[in-house]
Amino acid sequence: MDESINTDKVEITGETLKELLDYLSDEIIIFNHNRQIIYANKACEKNYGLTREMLLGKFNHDLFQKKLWTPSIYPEIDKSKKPISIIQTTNTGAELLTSAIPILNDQDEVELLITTAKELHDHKTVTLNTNNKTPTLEEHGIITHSSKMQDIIAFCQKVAITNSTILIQGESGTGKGVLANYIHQISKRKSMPYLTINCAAIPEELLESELFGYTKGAFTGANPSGKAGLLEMGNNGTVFLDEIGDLSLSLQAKLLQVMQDKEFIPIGGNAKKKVNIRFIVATNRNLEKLIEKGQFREDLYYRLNVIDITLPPLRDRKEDIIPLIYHFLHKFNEEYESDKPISQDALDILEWYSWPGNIRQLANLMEKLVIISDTVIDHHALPEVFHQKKNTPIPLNQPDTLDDAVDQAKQHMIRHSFKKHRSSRKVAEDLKISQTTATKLIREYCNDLRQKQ
Ligand SMILES: Nc1ncnc2c1ncn2[C@@H]1O[C@H](COP(=O)(O)OP(=O)(O)OP(=O)(O)O)[C@@H](O)[C@H]1O
Repeated sequence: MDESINTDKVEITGETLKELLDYLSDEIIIFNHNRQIIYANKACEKNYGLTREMLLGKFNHDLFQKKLWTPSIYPEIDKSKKPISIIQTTNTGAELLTSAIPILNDQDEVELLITTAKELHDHKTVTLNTNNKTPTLEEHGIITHSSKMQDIIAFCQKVAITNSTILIQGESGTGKGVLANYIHQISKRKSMPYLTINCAAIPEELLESELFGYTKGAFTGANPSGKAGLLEMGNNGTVFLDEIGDLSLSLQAKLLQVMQDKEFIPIGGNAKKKVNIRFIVATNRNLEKLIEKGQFREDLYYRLNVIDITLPPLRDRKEDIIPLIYHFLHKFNEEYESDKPISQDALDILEWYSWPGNIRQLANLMEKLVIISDTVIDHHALPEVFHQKKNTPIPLNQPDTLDDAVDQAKQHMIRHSFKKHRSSRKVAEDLKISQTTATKLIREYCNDLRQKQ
């Protein structure tokens, strides 16, 4: 037999295999018998937003405590010692279908645990397209993990079906526009027009003609054949009036009339037009204060305030910060065709920042970071203002429960003491607790600081 024909035997070295595994879109993590990560492929980076170097050597329980994933797969594995699959949610908000295969030693102990995880989101998109299911919140452009926002979403789902006027209040950039759009999209009017206008961005005369339209020859410079206004074009749909607090008193009077009578007269016209419109209005100004100052009509306020929603600022729903960071990281990485992860250092700073510009500020920052960072986005890339904040005491959330308040105070004290002493023994002495408790709390609250030691 000719030896030279026997060429289809391909040697796959360990290095080649590792490279191949990095091409997989599913994540692979291998834990040793100490439950320490000894291998992680590249796909892990997008699920946790950490480089694999940051994952290697870490213990399962530390990462679980840091909420990198939930629930943990080990309790089930310890019980059954058999391959299992569960659904896990990661710190980035990714939903994973994780399968774990235990490799047992002679004593029937788990020697290695090989886990593979597939992002469930892909499946969702597929089923959505084929089964025509209701779009998810994410598909409506709303990312949220906080219970405060989830309560608001549940409330919106209840009121969306009615025709009542909705007033959305909240600081600039908290998502009032996004929420108004969501309410329309889940309402019975969703196939009808959704029109928006920013009352602060347009001069008064122009705003009036934009809203009410005008008839033929109404004023010089106007379209000679007249123009339909938003109220006419939005008939049977929803009109979103943003920055309603900036509406002039005369337009406030006209708007009130449309809301009461459900009819209006275009500028220069004399015939009334009937309209059926659902109004959603928003403002970042305090309308009650404007009423006191005589700048906002009280009667209009009561008319608008049938259903009132207040969006909390981002600093009061901290659970949303990390998922939003990853959402925008993913979005801008795709947009700029890059694959830059973010370091834990940077995440820690961003999580404790007060975000005066709310989600808009966060989105803009993430876009900038994706553009300017060379590889990993780390704390050096953050603008000066983020570093200043880091040295000030942790801005605490307004806690909702006593447990939350205690938890926040504990976290604050432990971090403060650990930064100063850098040892669990000294923290224990400082705070008059046992060293075991100190170690446990340092692990829980100061992992980022420990890594920098
Ligand atoms: N929950 C959310 N998930 C993802 N993106 C969001 C969310 N809320 C807001 N955004 C994004 O943040 C930015 C600001 O949102 P939006 O314009 O709705 O805020 P706003 O409160 O209406 O601001 P303003 O008062 O300045 O008009 C937008 O780019 C929007 O897509």
